[in-house]
Amino acid sequence: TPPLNPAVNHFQQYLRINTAHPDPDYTTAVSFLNNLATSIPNLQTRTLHLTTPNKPLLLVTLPGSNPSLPSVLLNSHLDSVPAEPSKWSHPPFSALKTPDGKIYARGAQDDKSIAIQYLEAIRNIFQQDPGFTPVRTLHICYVPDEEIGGFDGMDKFAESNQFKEMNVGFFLDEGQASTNNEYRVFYADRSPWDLVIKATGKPGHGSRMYDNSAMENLMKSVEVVSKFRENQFDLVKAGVLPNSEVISANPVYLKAGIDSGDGKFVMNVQPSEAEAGYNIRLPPTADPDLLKKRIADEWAPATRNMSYHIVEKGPLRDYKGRPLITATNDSNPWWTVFKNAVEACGGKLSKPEILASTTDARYMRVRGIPSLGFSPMKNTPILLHEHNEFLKDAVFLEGIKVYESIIKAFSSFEGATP
Ligand code: MET
Ligand SMILES: [Zn+2]
Ligand SMILES: [Zn+2]
Repeated sequence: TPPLNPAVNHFQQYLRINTAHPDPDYTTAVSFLNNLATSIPNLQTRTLHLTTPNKPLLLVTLPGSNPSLPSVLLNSHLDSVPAEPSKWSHPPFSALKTPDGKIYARGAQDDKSIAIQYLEAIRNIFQQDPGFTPVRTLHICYVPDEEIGGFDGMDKFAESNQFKEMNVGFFLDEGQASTNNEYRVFYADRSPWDLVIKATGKPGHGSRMYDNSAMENLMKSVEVVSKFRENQFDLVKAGVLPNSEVISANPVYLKAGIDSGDGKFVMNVQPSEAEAGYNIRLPPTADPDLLKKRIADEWAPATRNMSYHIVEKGPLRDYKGRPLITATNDSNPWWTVFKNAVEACGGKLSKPEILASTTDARYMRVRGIPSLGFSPMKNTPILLHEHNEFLKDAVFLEGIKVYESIIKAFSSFEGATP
């Protein structure tokens, strides 16, 4: 058997801590990361409790010699989406490594890899150059609840005095794997809305034909939404727009029928209520008012006894009403530092993209803090939220080298920032 690589071993140990919803073990995760961080010279740590005791947030700090410069904050969320063990080829919290180096675990890509890579990169920087002196302060935060909206996590943290005192000038968050040899980088997210559409109508005998039953009205809606979805998807299929620049409206649940008490449904009554749930994602350029009007007029018209409820999960515009976008050109000095750092270690970046999903970066962009999404995983299938999520050890280790370059560059960067 090959010798254990300590960094890979730390990654596997972290993956074995089950922080999947609905019952994430944040306490064990934070204590593990805290121990790992304090094993590295020059790092200071603090644990914050911004809500309940079982939702800690870990802050790691690499102090710079010039504390008057705005700091850089790297983020990794502690939580994961649930896994269905019976559908996996290896148990999702085993972090089993196959002979070709694939490490299987929920969170391997999203986003426990970067959590460990940040720390191992700092460890390597000081091992290679014990005299390395950061000028600009760099922080890492490990936050709870990203996967359920970040309300008790990054949203709360961003409002805290501790955060204000950190004077964050630039934020680096998770990105996504790329299937080719280039790293992907994201300058905006799509914003999530949870949409519930409800229909009510007269109940009736299962044999009767009549208009405006709840089921009929809901099914008409489902068809209309499906048509909208198809039109958006056609733009993607025709290559007009990338997936992340259209509005997606995906059905996530259907609820109707009368429970007959034995886990089955009453079959000879047409129900008086029916409902459908949709996960909507809006690109930063979309007009939210236009979509709301479409929902009210076409998807859930009151004239057909329909109602709807939208939960907007986080901000869509900043305080000046501008979309939450970070500049990826020379006007943004942070972008230049980032790009040069990735290229300095031999990495190639593909054209900056909007992320199809959503991250905690929106809570920074809404405060005007430039933010990029980046997870150095290339030549890797995109498996976040899927069965059999894995990351190859060699890809993980190469990512550490990329962060060494990024962290050195940001902590040495003394230039002016807007
Ligand atoms: C509900 S906020 C978004 C959480 C998660 N990162 C997603 O994109 O689905
Ligand atoms: Zn994530
Ligand atoms: Zn996720």
